[in-house]
Amino acid sequence: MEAEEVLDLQDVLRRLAFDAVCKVSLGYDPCCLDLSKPVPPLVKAFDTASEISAMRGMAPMIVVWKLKRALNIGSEKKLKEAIDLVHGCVLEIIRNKKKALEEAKAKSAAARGGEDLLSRLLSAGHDGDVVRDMVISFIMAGRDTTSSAMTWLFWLLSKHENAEKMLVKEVESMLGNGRNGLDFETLKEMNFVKACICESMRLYPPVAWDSKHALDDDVLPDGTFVGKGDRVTYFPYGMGRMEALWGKDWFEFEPDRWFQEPGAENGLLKPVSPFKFPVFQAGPRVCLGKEMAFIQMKYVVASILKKFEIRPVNREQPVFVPLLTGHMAGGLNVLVKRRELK
Ligand code: HEM
Repeated sequence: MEAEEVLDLQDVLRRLAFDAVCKVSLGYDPCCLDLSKPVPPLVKAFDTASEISAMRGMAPMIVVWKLKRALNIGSEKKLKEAIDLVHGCVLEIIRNKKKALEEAKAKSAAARGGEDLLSRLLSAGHDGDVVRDMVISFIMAGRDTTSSAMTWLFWLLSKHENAEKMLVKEVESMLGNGRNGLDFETLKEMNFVKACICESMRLYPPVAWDSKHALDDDVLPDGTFVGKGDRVTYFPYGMGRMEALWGKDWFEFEPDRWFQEPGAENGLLKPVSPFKFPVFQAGPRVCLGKEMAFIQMKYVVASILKKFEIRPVNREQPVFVPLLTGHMAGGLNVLVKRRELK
């Protein structure tokens, strides 16, 4: 990319995250990043299904969508069609994968399947709808979350040039240390990049709110009674903006707050309880992809910023839309310019 170019960074990051999560879970690359190809029907169906499901969660009257579902009309008809398409595409991929695994086994009894989740599930003897549903939930969980976090981070860094300079400095100093590029060990040590990602997710959590229904009567640790069937919601977006949890400067983008000794070079990160910062949930149902998400986000953010300057075209505060996954209304149009090397 030689000249300055405008692109919707949110869209590019979403395409990248979808390709990455499909590669990890199915061992299949839908090539969404390749703009010369049409968007695969599987991707469109995932979008439709998540949008309509999110609307269900926000509907003031559950009875309306239940009635539409019973009559198979309107949005519920569209949802059913989208789910059928996702199921069909994923089952086709599973069939092909099984065939490939059997062929590899026939050639050599010692042959191992691929490294993707699907190969591992099939090799471990799982099958049928269970495998289909496991890989679909993995894709749903991993697709728009990382792209949402990174979109808001790029926006915040454009407003906090000092933080961006420090982030680029960390990446350059790590790479200048005779390291083997952005490998796993190097990425693990990028504490300032991680602090920026956490700080961005504190203000704009990809999962802004989440609910559970009680299977039985229960009592919360603070003594609040929860009846069978009650819906309990936790709200990371609100918690990330509470003065009682983050102090008087909660509204500031301040990566330093994640360090044990703010301002120290190559400092250590502070352990922060997931019950204070529940962007990945907390307790037994904590996000299974958390570590993978951090590695992926560090890699993408470091790779982009070491080469390019990203400047939003519009400097007005974007609107946060808290659907199933929070995103930026209208996308993030940015100018991309090659970074001057020092
Ligand atoms: C910034 C990125 C991410 C955030 C903020 C995030 C957040 C969350 C949250 C809040 C939950 C709990 C949902 C619930 O309780 O209903 C969850 C669950 C889950 N996440 Fe993530 N996630 C991220 C990335 C990923 C990635 C990249 C993957 C995998 C590729 C992934 C896989 C999962 C899975 C499998 C679960 C279900 C765990 C269970 O139900 O036991 N996540 N995630």
